[in-house]
Amino acid sequence: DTGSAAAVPIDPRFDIAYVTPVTIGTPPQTLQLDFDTGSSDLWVFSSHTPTSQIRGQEIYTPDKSTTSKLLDGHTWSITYGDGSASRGNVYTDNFTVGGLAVASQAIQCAQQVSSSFTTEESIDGLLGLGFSTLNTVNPASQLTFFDNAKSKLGSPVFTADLKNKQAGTYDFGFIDKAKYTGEITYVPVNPDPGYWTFTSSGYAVGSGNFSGSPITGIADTGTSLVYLPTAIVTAYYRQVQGATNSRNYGGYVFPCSATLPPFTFGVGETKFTIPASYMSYAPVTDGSSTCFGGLQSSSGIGVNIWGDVALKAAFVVFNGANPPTLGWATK
Ligand SMILES: Cc1nn(C)c(C)c1CC(=O)Nc1ccccn1
Repeated sequence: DTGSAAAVPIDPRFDIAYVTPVTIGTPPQTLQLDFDTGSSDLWVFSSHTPTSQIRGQEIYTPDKSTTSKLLDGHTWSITYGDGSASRGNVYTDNFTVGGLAVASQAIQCAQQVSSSFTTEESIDGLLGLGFSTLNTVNPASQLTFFDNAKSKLGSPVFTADLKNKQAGTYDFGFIDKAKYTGEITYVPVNPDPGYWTFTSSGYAVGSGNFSGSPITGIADTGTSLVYLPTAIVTAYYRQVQGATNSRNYGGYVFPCSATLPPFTFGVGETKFTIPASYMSYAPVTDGSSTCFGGLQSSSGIGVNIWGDVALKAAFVVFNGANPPTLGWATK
C-alpha cells in the first residue's frame, strides 16, 4: 500500500505550519492535522475538548463513529518545546491518510489544550511522526500512524516535500522520483532521543566559505524555524543590516527591507541552500516593518532543530528501516 496527501500552509503569507487532511472513524470524519516529525503523539480536538478552548477547529467525535473504541484507563499529556501543551483520553479507530488506512490507530482526544493551540484555528491536532518511544500515552504507550502502517508499505519510508507558500506533499511507502533532482544523500539517524536526529556536515552564510563543522540536530516538520548554535546564528546576522537579537521579541529581528543572505547547510557531500526569501519569517506583529528571522539560536533549547524553513529547501526521505536513515535531495 501507499499514501499521498497534501501539506498545505495554514497561512498564505507565512509558512507557520502545514496541515494535511486525514479521516477518522466510520463514517469518516475529516480533520486537518499538523504532521510533526518532532513528536510521536497523534492528538485531535474532540468532543471532549471544552468548547471554550475550541475556536473554529474541526473536532473528532468518537461517539459518532461506529468503529471507535475507548482505550479504557489510558491518558496522555504532552508539552512541546515552545511551552504549548495538551492532554486527554484515548480511543482507537479507523484512520486514513491519502488512501493509506490503519484499522486501529490510537487517537488521543484532547480534554485540555493550551492557548496557542486554541488560537491556531487551522490546526485540528497533530500527527506525530517521531519514534514511538516518545509517545506519552499511559499506562501503555501507543504506536504512531507510520509505525502502524509500516507493515503495509512497500518500503518503510515516508517523504516530506514541503514548499514555500504553496502546498507540498507527504508520501508514504514510496519515493517519487518526480519530486527531486540528482541523487538522494542518505545519512545515519540516531533514534535514541526519539527524534530524526542526524549530523549536518557544516554551513555557509551567503557566498562565504563553507565551514565544515558537524552540526547534530533534528529534522522537525512541526517546527517553523531553524534553531542552530549561537556562533552560526551571529555569523549569519552579522551580514544583515540593522539586525539585532531582541529580548522583547525573543530572537533576531531586522528591518523587513533588509537584504538577507541565503544560508547553506551540508548533508554529507551535498549542499542545500535556503534562499534569502525563506530566511525572513514574518513581521513581528501584523503590518510591522520589523521582521523575525527564520534562523534563530538553539542555545535555550538544548537541541538544534532543522524546521520547515530548512526542510522546504529539500526533498527529505524519512527511512524507517532498521537502522533508520534520512535521505536528502535537492528539488
Ligand atoms: C523544542 C523547542 N523549543 N522552542 C523554543 C521551540 C520553538 C521548539 C520546537 C517546538 O516547540 N516545536 C513544536 C511546537 C509545537 C508543536 C510541535 N512542535
